[in-house]
Amino acid sequence: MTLVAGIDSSTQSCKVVVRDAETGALVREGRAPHPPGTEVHPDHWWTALRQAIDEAGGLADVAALSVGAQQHGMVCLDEDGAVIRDALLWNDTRSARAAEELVAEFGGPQAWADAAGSVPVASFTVTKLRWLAEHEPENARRTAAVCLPHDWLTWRLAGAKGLGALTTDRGDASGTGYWSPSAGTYRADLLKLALGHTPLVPRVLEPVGQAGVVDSGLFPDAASVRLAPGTGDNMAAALGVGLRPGDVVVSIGTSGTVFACSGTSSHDASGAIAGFADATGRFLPLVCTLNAARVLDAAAAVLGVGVAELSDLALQGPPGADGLVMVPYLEGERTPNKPDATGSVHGLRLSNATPAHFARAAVEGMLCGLADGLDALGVEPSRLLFIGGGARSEAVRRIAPSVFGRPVLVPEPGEYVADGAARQAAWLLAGTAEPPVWGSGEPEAYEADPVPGLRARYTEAAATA
Ligand SMILES: Nc1ncnc2c1ncn2[C@@H]1O[C@H](COP(=O)(O)OP(=O)(O)O)[C@@H](O)[C@H]1O
Ligand SMILES: O=C(CO)[C@@H](O)[C@H](O)COP(=O)(O)O
Repeated sequence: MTLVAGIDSSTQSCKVVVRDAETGALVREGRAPHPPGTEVHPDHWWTALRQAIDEAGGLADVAALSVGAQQHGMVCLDEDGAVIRDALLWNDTRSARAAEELVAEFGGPQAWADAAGSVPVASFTVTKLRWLAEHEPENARRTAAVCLPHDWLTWRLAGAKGLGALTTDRGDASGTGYWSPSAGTYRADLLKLALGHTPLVPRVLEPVGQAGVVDSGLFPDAASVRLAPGTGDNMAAALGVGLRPGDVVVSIGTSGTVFACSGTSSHDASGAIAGFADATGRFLPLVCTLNAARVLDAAAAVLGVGVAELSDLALQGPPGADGLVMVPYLEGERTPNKPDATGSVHGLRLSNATPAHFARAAVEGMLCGLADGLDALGVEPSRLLFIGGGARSEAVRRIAPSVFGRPVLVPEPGEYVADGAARQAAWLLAGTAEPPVWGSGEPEAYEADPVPGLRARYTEAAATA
């Protein structure tokens, strides 16, 4: 049996799966936590990656490996390849003002959507570079290369052999704000506009390109493990879930994302849709919220319960929570672009001031933000698939169809980002035109009646944030 490994270095943790390259059968897995916070030294990702690989039984019998990771994070390297400062993550909103400046300086939202596929908000790497230039000019000056979490981890796995060895892929490059998904080229002018000079950026590999081999000095028992290009976590999830034309995926992880595959690039000047590329040579229009699974974590903490009890409580609460509405902008928000917003609770009365109503309002509020994302995406889904840690919640599964007003499908709980990375590694071995087809179980279907007035009440409450 030929084995491949897939890695998901996401916001909260690192997960590793080892799968049979031919059938996709899961052989073993491991995970390790990441530190909290919106700026993290990349060494923590490396430590967690090594721990998760060890927990997954090592790489000795693995033929190829691929890294999927959280998108957008700014990793600045000096000319010797040393990390200059903690990476600013996708959910760090300090560059919100820098984003506004850049949008204005380059001619407005349509100009950005045309040039880079997306209108940059604080999440995008390009805005973090502008923040660096303004607030830490010495660090900006020393920045000889800039790369993303998956680029850096792949480079480290290959032995960090000089800045010229840095690689990336179309999917992750499309989240920088200085790479054009439609042209397939970097925009050095945008990079310079943000940072003041043009640092080295990773070479963009073809979807079945090879990033190198795992360094045998780091993993002495793992001789010549081939490294696939890797990609951003959402692009990896698309591969992992086997995204088909017409499908829409809702991923409830630290971020909430709503995405579909497309044969054409998107250029949304409203800024709601990020016009990403995918990991197969196509495109991945995506709407992202900053507040997803951790809204459930926070609501559970307020109520002094765990996420399982929160789910039970939410299912005891009446649909619509008798008018109690939670706007869950706990980390500010990205879509809509309200980086300074805070969360709020509306419609509180004596009659709905119960833990069950509060739990229900938290689940419904989080889902309303994602349902707005589906509306913004403008796709009528043939299948609406829910994945990510938050989709493990029974309340989320059962309440989602009543918020989205359509049936919801939930594939068997799993690590779809790591699975997608593993599938990319198997693709590298196969060298075929399309990724290998792996079997998958039937998703579970959930249906529920829409709740009258729920979305409208949420829209009204969210408008005040
Ligand atoms: N059964 C569950 N119910 C609700 N939330 C859950 C459940 N299982 C995991 N989660 C939440 O999912 C989140 C992690 O999801 P994950 O998709 O791994 O995130 P990320 O990839 O962003 O690190 C955590 O906030 C965790 O609390
Ligand atoms: O910023 C985005 C997408 O544009 C996020 O989806 C990040 O890629 C983080 O993902 P998770 O850690 O939530 O999976």
